[in-house]
Order: sequence, then C-alpha cells, then structure tokens
Amino acid sequence: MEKNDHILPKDFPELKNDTFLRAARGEEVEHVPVWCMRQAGRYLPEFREFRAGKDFFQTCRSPEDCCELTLQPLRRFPFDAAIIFSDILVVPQALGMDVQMLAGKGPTFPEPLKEPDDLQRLRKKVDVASELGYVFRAITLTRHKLEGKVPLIGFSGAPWTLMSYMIEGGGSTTHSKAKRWLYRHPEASHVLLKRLTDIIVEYLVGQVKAGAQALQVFESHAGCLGPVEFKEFALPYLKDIACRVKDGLKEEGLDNIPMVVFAKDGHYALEDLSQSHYEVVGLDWTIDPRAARNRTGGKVSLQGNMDPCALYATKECISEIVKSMVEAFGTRGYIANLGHGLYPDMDPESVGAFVEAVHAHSRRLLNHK
Ligand SMILES: Cc1c2[nH]c(c1CCC(=O)O)Cc1[nH]c(c(CCC(=O)O)c1C)Cc1[nH]c(c(CCC(=O)O)c1C)Cc1[nH]c(c(CCC(=O)O)c1C)C2
Repeated sequence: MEKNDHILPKDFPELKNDTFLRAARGEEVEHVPVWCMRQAGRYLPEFREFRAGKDFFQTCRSPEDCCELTLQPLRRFPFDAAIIFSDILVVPQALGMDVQMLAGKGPTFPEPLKEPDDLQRLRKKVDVASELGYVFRAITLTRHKLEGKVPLIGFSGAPWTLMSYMIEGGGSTTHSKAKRWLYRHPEASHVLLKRLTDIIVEYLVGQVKAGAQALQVFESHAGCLGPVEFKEFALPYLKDIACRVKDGLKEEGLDNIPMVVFAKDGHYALEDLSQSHYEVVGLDWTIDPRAARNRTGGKVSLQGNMDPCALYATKECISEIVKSMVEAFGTRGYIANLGHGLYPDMDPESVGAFVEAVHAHSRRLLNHK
C-alpha cells in the first residue's frame, strides 16, 4: 500500500477562497480571480529540480508527486485556483497506447494510429477507475493538502485534440495526418471521437467524485479545423461531454460544478461555444475581449486571455496590459488567465506581477462602482 492510499475523498477542508467558483457562475466577487495555464511547470526552478531525472508519466502516476507539483506555484503566488498536475495524454494511454515524453521533443507515440483498422488495437473496454485511478488519487490527496486555500481544477483533453495526437504520434503544425482521417475516413473518425467521449465523461465525473471542484476541457487543436469541420467533429462531442458530465454528477448525488471549455484558436466558434453547456469559455489572445463579450451575449463567464509573451515585458508594462484587459472584460463573470500556457523560459517574477496586477486593478474597479 502506498503511503497515502488511505486518504479518502471526503471530509475535505472548508474552502476559504471561492472567488474563482463565484466568477465562473457569474456571481459577485471582491477581485477578479486569476490562475495560469501551465502554472505547474518548467518556468519554476523548484519544478525543474523536482522533476529532474524522473520520467514524466511516472511522475503523473505518483499522487504524491502530482500533489507537490500542483502546490508549488501556490506557495509563490496568490493564485485563485490550482490545477491538478497531470497531462491530457493519460487518456490515450488508458486506451492502451504507448506514449512517451521525450526531452526536447515532447509527447511521442511510437505506434500512432495510421488507418481505421488500427482502431482494433485500442482496448475494447476501458476500466477508467483502474486505468486512471492514479489521477483520482492525486486529486483526492491534493484537495486535502490544499487545506481549502483555493479550489482544485480537474481537466481532460477534448476528443478531437486527443484523436489528433493519437494519429499524428506527437505535436504537429499541420495536423494533416489526423485531418486526413476527417476527410477520408469520417465514419471511423466519429467512431474514435465517440469512444474518447465516453471515456472522458467517465474520467471527468470520476475527477469530481475524487475532489475536483471545477473542470476544464482542452480543445488545444481547434485552430487547425475550420468552422465546418469544427461543427462536425469537435463541437458535438464538447457539448455531449458537458451534458453527460452534469447528468453523471446528478446521478451520483454530487453538486454541479463549473466547467470551462478552452478551444485554442477556435475564434470562429465563439457563439457556438457559448451555447455548449459550459459555464465558462476560455479565450486565447487572438480574441478581443469586448468582441468576445458581445458575441457570447452575457450567456457565459469568460476566461483569459493575455498573450503569454506579454510576460516578457517589464512589470510596468504588464500592469498596463492587465489594466486594459480587465477593463475590457469587466469584473463580472471574468477569470483572468493567459491566452495559453506559460513557457519554460518565463520569469516567475513576471508571473507574480501578472497576478498582482489582476488583483490590484480589479479591486480598484470594484471599489469605484
Ligand atoms: C508541465 C508539463 C505538462 N505536460 C508537459 C509538461 C512539460 C514537460 C515536463 O515537465 O517534463 C508535456 C507536454 N504535454 C503536452 C505538450 C504539448 C506538445 C505539443 O503538442 O507540441 C507538452 C510539451 C500535451 C498537452 N498537455 C496539456 C495540453 C493542453 C493544454 C495546452 O494546450 O497546452 C496539451 C496539448 C495539458 C497539461 N499538461 C500539463 C498540465 C498541468 C497542469 C498545469 O497546467 O499547470 C496540463 C493542464 C503538464
């Protein structure tokens, strides 16, 4: 028995800062909540030190390691949410695919799916509780160790993004191998997307059961699709996930939790995303905040969207950029974040300046109302 196996998903410490959850539901807040995608990452020296010499997915399989890496950024910065340290590619692994994280290359599948016949290689029946139980245990442990400081976000990759990795075998600029399936093998594509959806739904409900207080679905590869392909191969599955997770929680007797959909470079789909049953729509930096508010018609809260590269600017400059961003989004129904993840060469001090600027500017705006 591992040392924390006795820790159960109950009797969690009381939540002290629920600003993120209130903003997600469009409720009143004292300041705009802020967190950063990839806040548990290589820009932190303590992260690099902790991960040194360890295999990435081995780390993902250790609840203690995931807990430590999730908590690291919160010791430095007053973030309003934590996101569990894990990766979206644990789902293809659960389906039986080999995925390795190679230094300097990123995630690599030695045997990607090439033709529809390769779908036979995937596990017919995935026992989510046993294949991904290590993520659930990491969430439960982290929720306890967070001591109610801030809410814990769980996450999954969206079906299209996972499908594209499974076919490309790793990162890609064109995603042409995966898109070839959409145009040449649309039926097999739907079979795969449906299988992924079924597993993701169970995985996300399991995360909430384990202690996650919000969920984010990453459609990181929305940008290589056009509006027509997105409507056929991405949107229906994103909607299905939101609806079925919410139904699943109800069936389990669990409270509803806010869900965030982040479709990177999916600006063409903003109206659709705002009606896809997620409480929050995450935005990359290519979208103008006021245009996003208009196009989503106040139906959802918004999250984002400073260009991560703005963190290379001076602190004064970061503060000015944040000021304009918060004014443009408004303080209600807004969660500040970057438009994508932090890069490994970013200065932790700039991240601190970003967080502080969000809190300071939003407090000032809220006090003057
Ligand atoms: C820190 C980290 C992660 N994954 C990878 C790293 C860097 C490698 C290392 O530390 O050794 C490899 C790692 N994992 C992945 C990549 C991208 C590779 C590529 O496609 O080019 C890399 C370098 C795949 C991945 N993984 C993830 C996404 C979706 C978000 C996004 O769009 O960036 C994607 C696309 C999700 C993810 N991945 C991770 C988190 C942790 C929580 C946090 O955000 O702090 C999350 C939410 C953790």
